[in-house]
Amino acid sequence: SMYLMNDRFVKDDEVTVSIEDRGYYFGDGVYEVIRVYGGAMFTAEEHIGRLYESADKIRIQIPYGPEEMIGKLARLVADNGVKEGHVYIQVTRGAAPRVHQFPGEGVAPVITAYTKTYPDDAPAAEPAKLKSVADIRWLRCDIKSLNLLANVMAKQEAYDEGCYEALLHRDGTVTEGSSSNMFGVKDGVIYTHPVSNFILNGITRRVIMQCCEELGQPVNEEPMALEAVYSMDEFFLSSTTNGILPVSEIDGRKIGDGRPGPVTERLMAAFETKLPEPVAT
Ligand SMILES: Cc1ncc(COP(=O)(O)O)c(CN[C@@H]2CONC2=O)c1O
Repeated sequence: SMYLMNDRFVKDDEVTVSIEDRGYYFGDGVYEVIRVYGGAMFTAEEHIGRLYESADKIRIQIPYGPEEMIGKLARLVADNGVKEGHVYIQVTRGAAPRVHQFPGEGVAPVITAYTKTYPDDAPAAEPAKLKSVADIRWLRCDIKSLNLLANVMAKQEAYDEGCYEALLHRDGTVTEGSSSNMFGVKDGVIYTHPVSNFILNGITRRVIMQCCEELGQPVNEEPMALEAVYSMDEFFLSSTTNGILPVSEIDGRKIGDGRPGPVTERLMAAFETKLPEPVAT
């Protein structure tokens, strides 16, 4: 496969990252994951727009523009022949001797990207089990940064209990998952945390909100109390890699009858209509 290294496409054996890369020892960088359906990137503009927003928020200047970035990723997808998969891209503040303050002007950000192709026979995702976990992250969860240790620890806490994702809650209200946004449905109304510094403004979440608008599906962008999730009629999560994933159980307690509910299914069908046309090869 090919990899993107700054503005060059390199083979597997040429891809190297400096031991002094600030992404390596500080997590000092930002990233995006862009899904590929039928060889076409999905919502690439939104993802790359957010990448530049995240970079701006931590004062990293990416050395070329969003259009050029998207063009390079499209080429990577084509060169690697990706049909169903995703592109991972990250930008760090660059390689320099380890000091906390920013490196001097002469140090350029380091951009790396690679693609992943999903196995053909990947089984359809099972409805997910969640485990509630305290959200102990910092107060800038709107920045899609490489600082994912709290997310990693939360995800592992869920896995330790045989669950797929952590349901994060802060001060008694549900924020999001360790790598997903969270939605509850009660009496036909969808509840989800409002866009704020406490959650990532997910791209899939934005597509869902667009679908709800078109369907006339009521949405209350207000945080759910943790206690309230157990009596939701339906629950689902959203992320680039999973799209919309129904939730069957939270903390061992079944949600509804454990199967995807009518609002969730209607939304999954609407989401499908937004996917890109396959790229002819
Ligand atoms: C903390 C967090 N919240 C929400 C989301 C959902 O956002 P998107 O709809 O934009 O994907 C992600 C996605 N995390 C990426 C997406 O897939 N894998 C990841 O690590 C995330 O890491």
